[in-house]
Amino acid sequence: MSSGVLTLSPVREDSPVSTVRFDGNRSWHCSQESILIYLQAPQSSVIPLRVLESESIASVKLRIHKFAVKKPKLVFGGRELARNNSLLRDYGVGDGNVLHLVIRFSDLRYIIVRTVSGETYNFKVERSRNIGYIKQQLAKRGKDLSDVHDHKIICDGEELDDHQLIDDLSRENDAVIHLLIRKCAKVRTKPFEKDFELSIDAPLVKEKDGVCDPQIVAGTLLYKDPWIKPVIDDRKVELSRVISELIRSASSGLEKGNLPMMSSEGTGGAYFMQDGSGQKYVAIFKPIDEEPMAENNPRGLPLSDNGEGLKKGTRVGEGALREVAAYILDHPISGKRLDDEAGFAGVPPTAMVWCFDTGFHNSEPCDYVPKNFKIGSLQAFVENNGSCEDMGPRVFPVQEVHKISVLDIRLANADRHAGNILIRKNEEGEQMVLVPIDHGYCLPENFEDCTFEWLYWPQARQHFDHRTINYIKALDAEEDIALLKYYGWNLSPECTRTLCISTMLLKKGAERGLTPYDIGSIMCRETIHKESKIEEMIREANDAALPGTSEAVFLETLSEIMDRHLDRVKII
Ligand SMILES: Nc1ncnc2c1ncn2[C@@H]1O[C@H](COP(=O)(O)OP(=O)(O)OP(=O)(O)O)[C@@H](O)[C@H]1O
Repeated sequence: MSSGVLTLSPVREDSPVSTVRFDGNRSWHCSQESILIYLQAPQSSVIPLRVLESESIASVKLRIHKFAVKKPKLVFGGRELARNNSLLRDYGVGDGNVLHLVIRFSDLRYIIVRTVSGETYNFKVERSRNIGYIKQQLAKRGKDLSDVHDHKIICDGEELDDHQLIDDLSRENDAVIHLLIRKCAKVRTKPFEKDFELSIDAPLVKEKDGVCDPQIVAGTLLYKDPWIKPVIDDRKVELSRVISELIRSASSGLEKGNLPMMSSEGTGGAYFMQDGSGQKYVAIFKPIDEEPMAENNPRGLPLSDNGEGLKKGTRVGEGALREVAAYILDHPISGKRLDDEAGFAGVPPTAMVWCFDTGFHNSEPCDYVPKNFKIGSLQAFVENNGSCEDMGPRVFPVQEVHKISVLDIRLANADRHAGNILIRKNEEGEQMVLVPIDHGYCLPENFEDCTFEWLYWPQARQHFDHRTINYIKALDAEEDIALLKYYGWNLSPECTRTLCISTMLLKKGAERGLTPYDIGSIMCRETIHKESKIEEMIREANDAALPGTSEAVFLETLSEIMDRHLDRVKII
């Protein structure tokens, strides 16, 4: 076998078209399939990148990683390129296509440029950019700054070279750069979020007009009504204590002027909400109009052209409903939830709320959200030590992995990657607890995009214990549908079918002693274009059904097909 080495080298710093060399004893025969794609990041210039159509998504992400972008996410044609083993051509990416690059805001640095004449220029810039790039941006924005050669940028009294990277400056917290344009001017860079403090000179609180009539008193925004209110259609629905307390504490944070902080991670707008003391995060708020491909998405994703979300069978604007549904359906081990009781999988308490708009992302007026308000999911903040992305899976307790597998199978989750499982210690600080978050893509209309990261973890090949098997036995899809209806979500026929089928599969699989891996493998596609076993079974049941067949008969037919299939699955 040849031992070829693939080498990438950026051609130009600001236009990183990569050339590909193959240093081996085989001639490189793929040059004809090399294509040029364009990466579009929010508030950034387009980055051309030469790739192979046969290149894996993982390999493309690795190249992007070289431009100092950590954990990049790619979106093409309204779909997230989530399967790392799939190829660019599997997703239909061809020459000249534009891919949207979703980068973490912490890969961006805030640069605040002040001139001596008092003008201020704000930039969000990738770490990989250099001072020369800042100058170019200034030249575009400032009418007296058109000749970049006149600019001198000085940091801590030292003039910076045009090639100096922002990333290098960021290592020093609170670095101050002086920008000289004939006369001195100041640039203050303050890196963003966790590792850096953000300095904003503009007033934080915008005065609103209209129904809310807030008053600003000594820097605090006062408001007559609660700042956050539950969205409840039906007055009969009583809020549990845990949800009431969640809403109350996040609301009191806003009332005290502790503004929401946008998360650096994720594809949608997700905001950390503080309590009244301003010392603690208590909730995460995700507004529906900031979901991926919605009007006000802050990550630069384009609008969905057919209303479908980033994952097949989901809808833009329904992510918050799905988040809430995952909490409602995460029944405790005892069955019915009694107030504060945690669910079997431990989905953090989540509710649909109205939130007074205190500086969320609003670029477009949005007809389904009233002026001055945002609607979205409010989820309890979980103190954590990172996510499952940060460590190897072997250390995760088996039961913790199994509880998440049960939730994901039931809800046909289309977005279970390791970053969506937080890790924390139990109260005694002894045991590792996994906390599932981010359920905006559960209960899709079909099974096409189901992906479960835990499928590749060793715990998934172990059998469920008795406690879990008894929990699964007690599940009832009909009751779940009724429960969601009670809380205001009338599932569509397609999503109802998904819930019935996945619950049926979980129950039948567990009854036969199948492992989470066995059952999960039936639900997930091996490759993007190859139907999963469950999709094949559904197709067979559809083919067998006569026109006008009722849903009940369809499910009976599917049940028989499933029995036949599962009886053939080898029990290890
Ligand atoms: N309940 C929670 N407690 C603590 N942190 C949370 C919680 N929910 C979300 N986060 C954090 O907020 C950030 C953004 O959340 P999340 O990943 O759910 O957003 P998203 O836009 O829906 O993401 P994705 O792109 O994975 O679909 C992440 O860093 C996540 O760890």
